[in-house]
Formats: sequence, structure tokens, C-alpha cells
Amino acid sequence: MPDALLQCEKLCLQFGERTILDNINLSLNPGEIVTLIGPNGAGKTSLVRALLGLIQPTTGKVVQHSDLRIGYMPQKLHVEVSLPLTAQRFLGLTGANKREVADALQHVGISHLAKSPIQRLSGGETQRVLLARALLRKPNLLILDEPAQGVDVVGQAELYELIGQIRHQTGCGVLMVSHDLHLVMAATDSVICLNQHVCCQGHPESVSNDPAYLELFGRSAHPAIAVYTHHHDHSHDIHGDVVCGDQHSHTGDCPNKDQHRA
Ligand SMILES: Nc1ncnc2c1ncn2[C@@H]1O[C@H](COP(=O)(O)OP(=O)(O)OP(=O)(O)O)[C@@H](O)[C@H]1O
Repeated sequence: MPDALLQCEKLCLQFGERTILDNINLSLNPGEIVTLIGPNGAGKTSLVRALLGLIQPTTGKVVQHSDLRIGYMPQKLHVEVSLPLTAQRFLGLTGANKREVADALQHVGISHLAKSPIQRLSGGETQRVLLARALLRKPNLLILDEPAQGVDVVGQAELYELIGQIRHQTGCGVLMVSHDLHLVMAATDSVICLNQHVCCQGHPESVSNDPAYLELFGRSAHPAIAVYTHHHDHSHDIHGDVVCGDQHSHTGDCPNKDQHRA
């Protein structure tokens, strides 16, 4: 039985001819926060879906701890506008009883919104409801897909702080997908910079010495994340494939392609 909550080894995913994920190795331990970052289309959600068992990797394997209980928070909540659904009732749909729902709402700091229709909640409040729903599963692993999407900067910082508190209180592991790198840097133990393959990974401080992130996202587009000054020895074509200096591609005969996966 592995000690890690979740691991994947040499995971590759193809859709048709297209390689979406290439040779991904990942390990997530109890109490650890790991954040996946990468540009749009980098394969972050696909990796999460493969880890959740929702899609089958083309090759490689996912190993889940036998005692794994995942609480999943999706990117967005889609609810019919005309549906009369309070936060309390929405959480009750999980099968949780009133006490459990009240505790979950309190845990995420929105007890006062229990009777509010969820369609009227702000972006940050809605994300907290989704987090409460994930917590009702009593998870030992939280998987959060862009938890601060649609939330203002102050709300984002509060949300990441809350996630950190939940980790400390419950000891759960956390795997996040995020574009809020400047905030996530302070909130995560480990960063994985993904663009089809793992471009760089490690402690936020060590990753910040590698230019991969700036190269992927563009310094001028995201000045707030200029903390990322890490070294990167290759670039990507429009499909996300690695392009060497001599224009050989990742899937072709690039002589250094194994180094590029480091
Ligand atoms: N079922 C599918 N069939 C074919 N291609 C898919 C499928 N699902 C995702 N893709 C493609 O895989 C690539 C990676 O998508 P994915 O959603 O994993 O990226 P992402 O990093 O999460 O992007 P974003 O930051 O925009 O959410 C995209 O080019 C997407 O179009």
C-alpha cells in the first residue's frame, strides 16, 4: 500500500493523434499542497480527470491509496437560474444532514448565507459553497480546479488562506489547479509547471529560479507573477510541443528531449 494519497507514473494521454499529457510523474502526500500551473490547454484539467479516474490514460498508471476519499471542487457551479435553491438545500443534496451542512458552512465562513439562494451569491461566496460541498465528503484529499476563478483579488487571497487552514485542521492533501500564481506561491508546498509535459516543478522558491513560467505566460501579460524568474532551455510550438533550438520537436528526434522533461 503506498504512503502517498495519489501517484501517477509515466502517465501519457492522447486524444486521437494529439498528445495531451506526456510522461507525467506526480506524487501527493497527506497534508501536502501541490499546485498545477500552466497556460490554457496545457492539460491541467485532463491530468486532474485522469487522476480522478474519469479518463483512462493512454499509457502509464495512476495509483490511489486504498483509503483515499476525494473531495472535488469543480471550476464552476452551473445551476438553473429559476431553480429555487438555497446554499443549505444545495449542500443537503449530497445526503448530508442539517448538522453536517451547518458545520460545513461554518468551516468555510458562510453560515450567515445558509438560506441565500445560490444564484445570488457572489463569486467568492459561491466558491466557498463548492468548497463546503467538497468538505462534506470528509476527504483526505481535496482536488480543487481553479478554486478562485471569478473571485476578486482580496477574495482570492482569503480563499487560499482558507484552503491552507483546512489543510492544517484536517491534515488532508490538496491538489489545486490555478492561474493565480502570485497568490498560490505563498499557499502551496510544491508547484508543478505543466505544458503537456512537466516543464519544471518543486518548492515555489526553487521554481521561481526557472524562467519556464514567464516563457509560457509572458512577462508583460502577467506582471504580478514576475516572481517567476526560472531558467528554461526550450520553447513550445503552438501545439505545446517542445521545440529545440534546431527546431526538432518533442515528438520528433530532438537530441535533448529527455532533458526537457526535467
Ligand atoms: N475529450 C477531449 N477530446 C479531445 N481533446 C480534448 C478533450 N478534452 C480536452 N481536450 C484538449 O486537451 C487539451 C488540454 O485541455 P485541458 O482542459 O486539460 O487544459 P487546461 O490546462 O485545463 O486548460 P485551461 O487552463 O484552459 O482550463 C486542450 O487542447 C483541449 O482542447
